[in-house]
Amino acid sequence: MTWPYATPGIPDDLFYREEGVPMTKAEVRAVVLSKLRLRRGGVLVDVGSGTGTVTVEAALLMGEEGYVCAVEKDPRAAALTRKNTEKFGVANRVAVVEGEAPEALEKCPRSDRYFIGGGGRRLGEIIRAVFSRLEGNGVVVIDVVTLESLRTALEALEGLGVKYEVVQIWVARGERRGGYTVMTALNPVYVVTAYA
Ligand SMILES: C[S@@+](CC[C@H](N)C(=O)[O-])C[C@H]1O[C@@H](n2cnc3c(N)ncnc32)[C@H](O)[C@@H]1O
Repeated sequence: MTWPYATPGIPDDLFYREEGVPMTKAEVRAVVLSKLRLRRGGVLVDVGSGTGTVTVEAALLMGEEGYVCAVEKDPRAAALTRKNTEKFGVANRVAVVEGEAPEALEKCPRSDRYFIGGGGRRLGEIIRAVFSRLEGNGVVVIDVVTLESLRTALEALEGLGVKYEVVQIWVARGERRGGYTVMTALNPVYVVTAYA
C-alpha cells in the first residue's frame, strides 16, 4: 500500500506481525523518530529491526532518496522486516542485512543516524561499534526496556565520553470494556539519545 500522509503514524495492527518477534509500539516510534531528526534523503542504520516498523516509518520520512540499512540477527524477524517494507512500498530503499551486530554493521554504509532497538547481551559492544562508525553531527537513539540494558547503555556512553539524554515513556492505551474505557499500560521504555 502507499502511505498517503506526510507523517508516518501507521497503526500497529497494519504491520504484519508474528508471535515472538518484538515490535516498537506506535507511540514509542513517534518519540524515537522525532529524536533521530531524520533528513530527507538521509541514511539510517536500524540495529535489531525486529518487525521492521521503525525501518518502514523512517524510510517514509526520509523520502524516495532516503535509505535504511536494517540489521537483524533473527531470520524470522528479518523476513518480517522485508515483508513490511514491501507492504508499505519502501522495499526499494531498504537493505535488510541478516546477521548479528556489531559484526554485521560492516555490511551497512557508514551513517550519521543509528537506531539501536535491540542488542541483547551485546548492547555495550554495539554502542561502541556504532560510535566508531558514526559520521559528523551524528545522532544515535537507543531504545531499552530493562534496567540492566539501560545501565549497560549509559556505562557505554559514559565510557565514550559523549553527550546524551534519557527519557522514560509510559504509555497507556484506552480499551473499551463493557461500556467503559479502561487504560491499559504498555511496558515503560527508556529512549536514550546520544550525540557525536
Ligand atoms: C525490540 S526488537 C526491535 C523492534 C523493532 N525496532 C521494530 O520496530 O519492530 C529487538 C530486535 O533486535 C534483534 N537483535 C538483538 N540482538 C541483536 C544483535 N546483536 N544483532 C542484530 N539484531 C539483534 C532481536 O532479534 C529483535 O528482533
